Amino acid sequence: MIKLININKRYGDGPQAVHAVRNINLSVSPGQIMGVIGESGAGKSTLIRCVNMLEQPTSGQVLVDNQDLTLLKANQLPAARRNIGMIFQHFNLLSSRTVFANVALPLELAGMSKAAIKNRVHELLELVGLSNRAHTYPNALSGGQKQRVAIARALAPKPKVLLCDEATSALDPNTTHSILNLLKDLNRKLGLTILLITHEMQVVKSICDRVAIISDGELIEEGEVAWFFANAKTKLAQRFISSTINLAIPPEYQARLSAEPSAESLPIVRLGFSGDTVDSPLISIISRELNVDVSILSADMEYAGGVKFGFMLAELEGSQAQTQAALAYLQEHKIQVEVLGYVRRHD
Ligand SMILES: Nc1ncnc2c1ncn2[C@@H]1O[C@H](COP(=O)(O)OP(=O)(O)OP(=O)(O)O)[C@@H](O)[C@H]1O
Repeated sequence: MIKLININKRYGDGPQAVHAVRNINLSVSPGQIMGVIGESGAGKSTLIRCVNMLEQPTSGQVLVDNQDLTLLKANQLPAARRNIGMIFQHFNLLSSRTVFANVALPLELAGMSKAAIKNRVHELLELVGLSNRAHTYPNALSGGQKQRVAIARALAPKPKVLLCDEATSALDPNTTHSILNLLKDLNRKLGLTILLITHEMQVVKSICDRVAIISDGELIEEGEVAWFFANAKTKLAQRFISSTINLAIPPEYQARLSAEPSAESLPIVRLGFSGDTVDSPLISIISRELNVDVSILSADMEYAGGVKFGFMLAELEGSQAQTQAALAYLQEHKIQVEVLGYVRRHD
């Protein structure tokens, strides 16, 4: 449904030029939800704005529903854009228009009759759960309600594609959850293809089928979300993944933690399990065969794509030689091992 071929975008010329998007190739199949994640300045907004030609790529092709938008003349673009809805972080509603009139705007611009607009707008407001707010002005709505209006407006011309530019970044976690549920619902009900950009892996984890990571304008990793969580290779991807995993050292341990070992101390370790981790009972094995007791302080493990991944914080008890042997054994079996510090042995 969306195919980006060798997209480059440069802002400016000469030594001051910014090469914001570099040779990106990306495909989104019909009915799929694709998330593009990256840090601030990575080029996410530039990339998504190339999809509806709000930014003209410096080179490359943008195919949406088999139409190459880069070949269109300026006067042909508005019609092509009707197939591509877009929502934004700050909603971009017109404050002087009611909810009804905001949603009606694209239909008025398309020359639809008043009676048809009325029917369509009511249908859309029902779809986003705002039937009772038709005559309200945007400044009397919550952030989540404003985004619902923006979604209804974006869907008014019945687009096949919805672009979401950090659509939940200005919302609190509960509202984010309800907007993401709505997007998933619309994806299922309408077969809507969604391309979203975000800096939050939690968003990707909640609703996306596929994810791509961009860094410094380049697409560095891409895959099905379930596969990706278990197999991502780049450090950046792994950092995004760990950001969705809630693992903190309990405060009473944190207070006793020292950086250097002593004869009387035990290591506190963070163990990372990924798709590469050998699937055998490694913790039991180090306990039984290497005589190291493992106290689990906290753990966040998940299954995706048939593979377990996640992290565990644990205290290892044994002699220094035994704990070293245990950590080496875990590393050999592809567990990422990080010693966070040492606490005094229990009395
Ligand atoms: N209109 C512009 N003119 C010049 N440079 C720009 C313009 N828009 C973006 N850039 C530059 O392009 C690079 C990518 O910016 P972009 O906004 O696409 O990144 P982003 O990943 O969306 O970041 P954020 O999450 O902070 O919005 C940045 O270095 C930015 O400064």
